[in-house]
Amino acid sequence: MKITVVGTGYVGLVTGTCLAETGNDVLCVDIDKHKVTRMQNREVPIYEPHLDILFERNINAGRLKFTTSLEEGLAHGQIIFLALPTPEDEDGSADLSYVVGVARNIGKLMTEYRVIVDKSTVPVGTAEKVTAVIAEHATVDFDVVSNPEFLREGFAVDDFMKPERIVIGSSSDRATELMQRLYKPFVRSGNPILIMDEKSAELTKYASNSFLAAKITFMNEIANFCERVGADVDKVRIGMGTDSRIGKRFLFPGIGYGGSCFPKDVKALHKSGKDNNYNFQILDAVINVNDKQKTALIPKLVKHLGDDLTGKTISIWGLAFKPETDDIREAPSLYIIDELLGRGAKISVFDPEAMDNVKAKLGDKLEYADSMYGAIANTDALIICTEWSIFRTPNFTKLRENLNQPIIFDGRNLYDVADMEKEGFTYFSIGRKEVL
Ligand SMILES: NC(=O)c1ccc[n+]([C@@H]2O[C@H](COP(=O)([O-])OP(=O)(O)OC[C@H]3O[C@@H](n4cnc5c(N)ncnc54)[C@H](O)[C@@H]3O)[C@@H](O)[C@H]2O)c1
Ligand SMILES: O=c1ccn([C@@H]2O[C@H](COP(=O)(O)OP(=O)(O)O[C@H]3O[C@H](CO)[C@@H](O)[C@H](O)[C@H]3O)[C@@H](O)[C@H]2O)c(=O)[nH]1
Repeated sequence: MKITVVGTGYVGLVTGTCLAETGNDVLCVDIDKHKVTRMQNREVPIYEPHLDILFERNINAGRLKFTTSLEEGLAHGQIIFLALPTPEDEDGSADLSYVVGVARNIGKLMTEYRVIVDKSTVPVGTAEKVTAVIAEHATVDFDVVSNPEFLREGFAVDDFMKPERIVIGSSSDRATELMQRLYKPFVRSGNPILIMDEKSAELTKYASNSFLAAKITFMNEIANFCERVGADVDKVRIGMGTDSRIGKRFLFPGIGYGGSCFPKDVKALHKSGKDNNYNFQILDAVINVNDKQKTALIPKLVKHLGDDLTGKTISIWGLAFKPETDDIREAPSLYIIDELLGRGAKISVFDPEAMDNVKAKLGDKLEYADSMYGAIANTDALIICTEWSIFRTPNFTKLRENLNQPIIFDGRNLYDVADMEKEGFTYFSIGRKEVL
């Protein structure tokens, strides 16, 4: 099939590349000229494991092309995916200006039947809105479908190629049939394609993300309470997770959820509730608890090193909002950095993939080390913000030798408390005993 994907970020580029992988002829459109030139020169503009191999293979096969022209995109694909940003607006709602803006141009440029697919995460009622905007100018038939994306950064290719479910919200038989044909190769394992109305599809996405954010937040509160009463959250987590009704996944406490999705999506659902006279009390709590959790290590650090950190250097391992990505959107590390700079500390950082993105944002406010051990040299304490695999089994002797004092604040509970006691570290983590 001929497919167009508008927006080539984490979702659009993965969608376009994976659809090309199953034999479709894909044209990707992006407004960012520099990005399009890089992709035309066979450069993957983001870090996403395994994407490079598929990207290269499909460009070579002539199935994956790039342009800045929406007009060209509309002439090409029978199905037009919108994988555009829906960032948080000032009032917490999802900013639909990118989606609506492109929809308006689609209405003007469309010359034959097209299926317009909302792949972006958009509030309930957006398919209706997009339909109305396109209809203002359209002179030909079209359908708007809601097809939310559930991929995770770091696992995006795998999640797209083998999705646990595909949700299609559509009231048009013609569009539904085309979408089912397109996705058939991706559900050979028997995972379902769920067909529903547009509004239910739109809400399924927000409900899923908000539920997962609430699950994490619940565990973070249990962890905070563990610290008060002397329980160990790791033991509680395992005890809870073995109940199949609860499940083992997404129960890891830490310094809060971040990223380009959970923070904005929870807020957008909350705002959607407000707009419809519904007060999502549970989401209120999730937002507030998570905001605090991002800097949960700071009171521990201040208690140990003092409130004024002038003359002290703190090292940080991990800047990305989670491992296996270079994405720093809403990363807890940035909130911690802000607190430390505010208290006068110098900061030395290391992340395997996210250093360039942080450099672009914070410039010379930080020192950027070229290795994990380089980052800790002559620093007064180490903070761990992201659980990259390389941080999981460090050389503790090297750690002790490099740090001015052997102090670690671990925001991701990477090490056993007993091991840290044996290794002679002062060790603070989340929801577990302090080692002093
Ligand atoms: N990142 C994820 O893991 C993920 C997963 C599921 C759903 N989503 C949702 O998917 C959507 C896209 O997210 P993302 O992370 O891929 O965003 P992103 O910011 O990485 O990429 C968006 C792309 O759209 C391009 N763009 C902006 N305006 C444009 C226009 N007028 N015409 C063409 N291109 C334009 C930008 O240049 C950029 O390349 C959001 O709604 C997000 O909530 C994201
Ligand atoms: O037990 C856990 C699991 C995750 N997190 C944090 O939660 C955030 C989100 O993690 P994850 O869900 O793995 O990453 P995303 O790539 O943001 O993916 C989420 O957001 C996407 C965008 O909507 C959805 O498509 C995915 O299904 C959804 O998992 C990160 O900060 C993690 O550190 C925890 O603190 N504890």
